[in-house]
Amino acid sequence: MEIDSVSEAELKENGFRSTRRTKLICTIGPASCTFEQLEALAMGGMNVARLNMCHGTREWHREVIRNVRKLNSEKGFSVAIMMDTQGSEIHMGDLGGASSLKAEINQEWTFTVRTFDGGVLPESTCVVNYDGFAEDVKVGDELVVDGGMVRFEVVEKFGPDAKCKCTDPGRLLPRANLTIWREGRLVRERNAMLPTISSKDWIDIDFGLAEGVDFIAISFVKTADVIKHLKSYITARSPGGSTSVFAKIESSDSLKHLEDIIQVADGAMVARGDLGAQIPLEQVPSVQHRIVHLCRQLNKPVIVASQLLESMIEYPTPTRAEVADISEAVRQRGDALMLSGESAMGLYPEKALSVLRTVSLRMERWCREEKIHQTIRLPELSTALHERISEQISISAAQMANKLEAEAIFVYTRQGYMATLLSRCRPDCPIFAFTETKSVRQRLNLQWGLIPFRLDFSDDMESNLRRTFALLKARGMMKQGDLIVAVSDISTADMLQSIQVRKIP
Ligand SMILES: Nc1ncnc2c1ncn2[C@@H]1O[C@H](COP(=O)(O)OP(=O)(O)OP(=O)(O)O)[C@@H](O)[C@H]1O
Ligand SMILES: CC(=O)C(=O)O
Ligand SMILES: [K+]
Ligand SMILES: [Mg+2]
Repeated sequence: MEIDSVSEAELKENGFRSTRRTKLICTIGPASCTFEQLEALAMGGMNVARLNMCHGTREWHREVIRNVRKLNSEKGFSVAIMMDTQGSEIHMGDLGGASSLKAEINQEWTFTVRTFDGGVLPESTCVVNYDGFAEDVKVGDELVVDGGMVRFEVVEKFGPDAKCKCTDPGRLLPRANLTIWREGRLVRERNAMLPTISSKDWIDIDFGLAEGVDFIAISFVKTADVIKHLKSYITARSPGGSTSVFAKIESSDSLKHLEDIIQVADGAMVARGDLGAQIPLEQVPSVQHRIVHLCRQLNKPVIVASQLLESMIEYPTPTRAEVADISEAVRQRGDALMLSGESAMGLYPEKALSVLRTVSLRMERWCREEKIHQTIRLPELSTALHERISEQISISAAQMANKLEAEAIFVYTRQGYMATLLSRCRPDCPIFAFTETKSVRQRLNLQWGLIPFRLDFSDDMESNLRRTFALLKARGMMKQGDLIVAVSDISTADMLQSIQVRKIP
């Protein structure tokens, strides 16, 4: 039986009830890419490592993937890997090698589609990746960098250049996203025509599939079609492969097709960074709530991402407001929280992760103690009898476990579906998900409340249970008399689908 050492230690130390249910994702960058740094993050509770293909070379990313795999095989972790595509929305170039540049108030800057020999840029110049930029932009337009971190006003057009004046000063980061606003409205005519998956993205996707990444997150999804297309591409490319596709909700277009997109995707991400650049900032919290809620109803895992601990890029403690923001995402019962710059290039990746962990734990406990979880209506997902039975069994198992105050729910699952159904019910106790393959185990590691184990099944359910009890007892993770609720979606000769309530012998 395989379980990671951190989950095992947490279970032993704090007891089942207080294990963390909210999963944690870290974006890997220069501040977190060595084997030792990755190990420290895994020890700190990282469930998924995210690779942003906007940055770094494929060789760099390959090295990180190898390190994570090595960590998993040598130290028993099940850290999953998520690859995040660049997408083709307008963004700036890489600042001629500088890690950031300061734009001062009223300073004049040039935004241009020129390329520069050797990548050396003249002073106060930004390259824009989009050839139509010089045609599209108009005098008087506002250029918004990174959702408002810096703003410029276009004062003059001059060939391929737009001369701009900085109206909101701040720090420019390499490859930052850029939006054009005219008379208070986002200019989207041409953006809407840009492909969601660019040629570079396709090559990156091939790379990700070859490396066997667990998740591919698609940036700036606009409609459900692109997700469907990618899913059939993946099936054709790697038959039997198990790469899941996550739709990043960050384009204003995606909000018009939210339900269709989430329905066809394997999960979603509330990518608040770019989303906040495309819709007014004050709308982001309600959109977040809506996406988290919808994902739960449709049984899709959901990630809340961006600026959770932005101040910790530079400082060792979070702001009160950041702690409140994390707590709210935990209270909404999203599956996972994600660090971006905090872990990729900040000064305190481990500290930031530790804040996510402790704040999540505290809020989860409070929700349980105060019994504040709203009962949300969970609509039926399927019309097929076998799946309807699985849904009803999961709902009943979760209810029974809550009423009986069981220590844990055990689920024996081949593809993980039954485990996701249980996670969707957000029961009070943790869910031990036993599965046969490494890839399913890694995939389940992103979902709320699931503690995935790898176990070789036998055909006889009773012997699976007895073996699990013995193994968990031997490792000091369970003791005689502990009450558990067990369900299974592995069809065996002796049992179709059932719920059992057992005391550990
Ligand atoms: N692989 C990498 N190499 C170098 N720097 C990186 C890498 N990944 C991230 N960074 C740095 O961390 C910052 C935040 O990274 P992140 O990937 O979260 O950006 P983001 O803007 O939130 O995501 P997206 O580009 O998908 O909208 C980046 O601006 C970049 O400076
Ligand atoms: C994560 C991401 O892509 C964003 O917040 O924009
Ligand atoms: K990206
Ligand atoms: Mg983004």
